Amino acid sequence: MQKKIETVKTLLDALPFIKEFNKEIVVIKYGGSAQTSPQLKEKFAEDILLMYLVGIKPVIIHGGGKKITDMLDALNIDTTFIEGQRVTTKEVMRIAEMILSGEINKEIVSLLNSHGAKAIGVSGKDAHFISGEPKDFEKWGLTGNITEVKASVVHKLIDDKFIPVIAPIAAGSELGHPGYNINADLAASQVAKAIGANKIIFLTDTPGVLNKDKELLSSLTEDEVIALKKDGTIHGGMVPKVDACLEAIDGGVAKAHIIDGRLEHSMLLELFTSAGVGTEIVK
Ligand SMILES: Nc1ncnc2c1ncn2[C@@H]1O[C@H](COP(=O)(O)OP(=O)(O)O)[C@@H](O)[C@H]1O
Ligand SMILES: CC(=O)N[C@@H](CCC(=O)OP(=O)(O)O)C(=O)O
Repeated sequence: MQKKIETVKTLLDALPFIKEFNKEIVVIKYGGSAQTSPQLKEKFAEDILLMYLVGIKPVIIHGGGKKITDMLDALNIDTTFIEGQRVTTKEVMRIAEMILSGEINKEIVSLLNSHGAKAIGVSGKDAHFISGEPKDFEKWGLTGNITEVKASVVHKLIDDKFIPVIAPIAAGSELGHPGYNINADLAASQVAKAIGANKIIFLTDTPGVLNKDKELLSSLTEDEVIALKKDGTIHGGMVPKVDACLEAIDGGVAKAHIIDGRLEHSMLLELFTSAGVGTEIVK
């Protein structure tokens, strides 16, 4: 009996948060680094389903950088990063699209659907809903910046009770263009802004943003982020993530969090408890 009461209490504790986020759009960036063991993937699917069933509207943008690198290595194709973003030759683009849209996107969609959700997988090429342009063709090749997100496409899917699962590929404007490889963090913030999300959560493989002594920084302002980037404390893959958080909150998304995707149910802890987890980037 005591255990049953505890369960009811836990549910009641979550009530204010369920009320707060009910009917709100929450964008989840599911990083390649957080897509590790089959057990963690199952927990991810359970969390998304629970959010969905209590009335939150989840939109997932996934990465997959590590898998792209593994495949390029297996094919003996060199790959380099500049400022945390991959240099994308035509050959790399083909592999990136194959892994992102072909493998990872469908894996996440199948996982969610096998748990009873109605997930639908798309990339920015579908209905040309994300358009891109080269970031700097000489330097990065087909690595792109997003020029437009047609929010109506995502809203239609949400209105029809689908969970959109988005691969970070943008369409090019010319006929037969291979498209652009978009850093998934930046794709997530652009989509979140365009669709009027209330919150964006980045799931990655660290407890959040860490300081030089590897301690968690639970909250960071824009000025603090700038200083930590300048002194190299924030580097590599964390750079596009903090930039994406700043972009999202500047664009009207109320909350931006970087949390540990290796921690079971970290998304539920962040959404439904007052303690929260990870790092919140604030204005
Ligand atoms: N200050 C920092 N705090 C935490 N992680 C950092 C920091 N600076 C750089 N990183 C690196 O950023 C990585 C997360 O970025 P990335 O590997 O691109 O993940 P994802 O696949 O989730 O996008 C961490 O594993 C860590 O190596
Ligand atoms: C331009 C660029 O860097 N694109 C990324 C897209 C995937 C990604 O961002 O994956 P994670 O979120 O797992 O890092 C890449 O090619 O790796």
